[in-house]
Amino acid sequence: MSYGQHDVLKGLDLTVEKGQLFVLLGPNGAGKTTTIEIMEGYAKPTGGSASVLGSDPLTAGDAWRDQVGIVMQSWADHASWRLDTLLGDIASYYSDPYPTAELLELVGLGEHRRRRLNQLSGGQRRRMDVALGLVGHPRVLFLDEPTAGFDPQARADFHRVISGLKSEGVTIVLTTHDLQEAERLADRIGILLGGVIHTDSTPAELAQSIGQRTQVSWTAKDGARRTEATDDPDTLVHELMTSNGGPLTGLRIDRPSLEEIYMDIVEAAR
Ligand SMILES: Nc1ncnc2c1ncn2[C@@H]1O[C@H](COP(=O)(O)OP(=O)(O)OP(=O)(O)O)[C@@H](O)[C@H]1O
Repeated sequence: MSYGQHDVLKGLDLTVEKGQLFVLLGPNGAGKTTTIEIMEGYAKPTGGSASVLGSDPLTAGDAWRDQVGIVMQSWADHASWRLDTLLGDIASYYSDPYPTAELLELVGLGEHRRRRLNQLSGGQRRRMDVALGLVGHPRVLFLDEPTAGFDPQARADFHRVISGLKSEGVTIVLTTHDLQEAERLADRIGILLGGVIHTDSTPAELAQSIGQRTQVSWTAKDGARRTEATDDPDTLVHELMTSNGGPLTGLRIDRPSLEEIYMDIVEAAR
């Protein structure tokens, strides 16, 4: 995918399985939005192809749009519309929409339903963006930085909504700069660097791939602190407890954080 002379994506290869939550990470300008826009049918790739729910997003029709939810970086239209009116209007384009009142409650905007879009704070507006993406009960959901500007409560509410959608089998592609959020939600994480998916793996595989091991520490019977590094903390803790004949005192398990792993990968690719 190029814009003029600028090659943004260079043979990016990405598959997201049904029911998966795929988190796309990468520095500013890496091409995350561009990738999502190609999958949504909003950008025409200069090479290669995309298939979503078995159709080319560029030519897919209304039946396809009915199944796809999109949360873009910002919804600028209809600024003077009231929330319930706007949501109800958009809902009417879908065959099986969420009831407006229920959806506004779900995203924490129930009490503001009669406000106008341009009377909302930045974070409330983002909640409305999420509602607009969900309104059609999508089977596939694209979320481009959905939690930018969310306060911790809104973020936790959003994570609950996403977990609910996951349990309904919705396939989700999400971009974020919040690595804790990625760690919490992702089935798979792709890191976009230099125009390709540099890494595509589960959070646990990601840690192993760069040799970051989990540190298990405990207080031994002689009172000294002991630490062991392992790729398999579950088995190690089981073995230690068996040889100890019971629970370990002061047990601590430190898994490498996604933040450390991500920074390592991005630094190494520079
Ligand atoms: N319409 C456009 N015309 C020209 N260049 C563009 C256009 N849209 C995006 N780009 C360029 O493509 C590159 C990738 O942009 P994109 O928005 O996909 O990145 P991103 O990974 O989503 O970044 P961020 O994390 O900052 O949102 C950037 O260098 C950007 O300047």
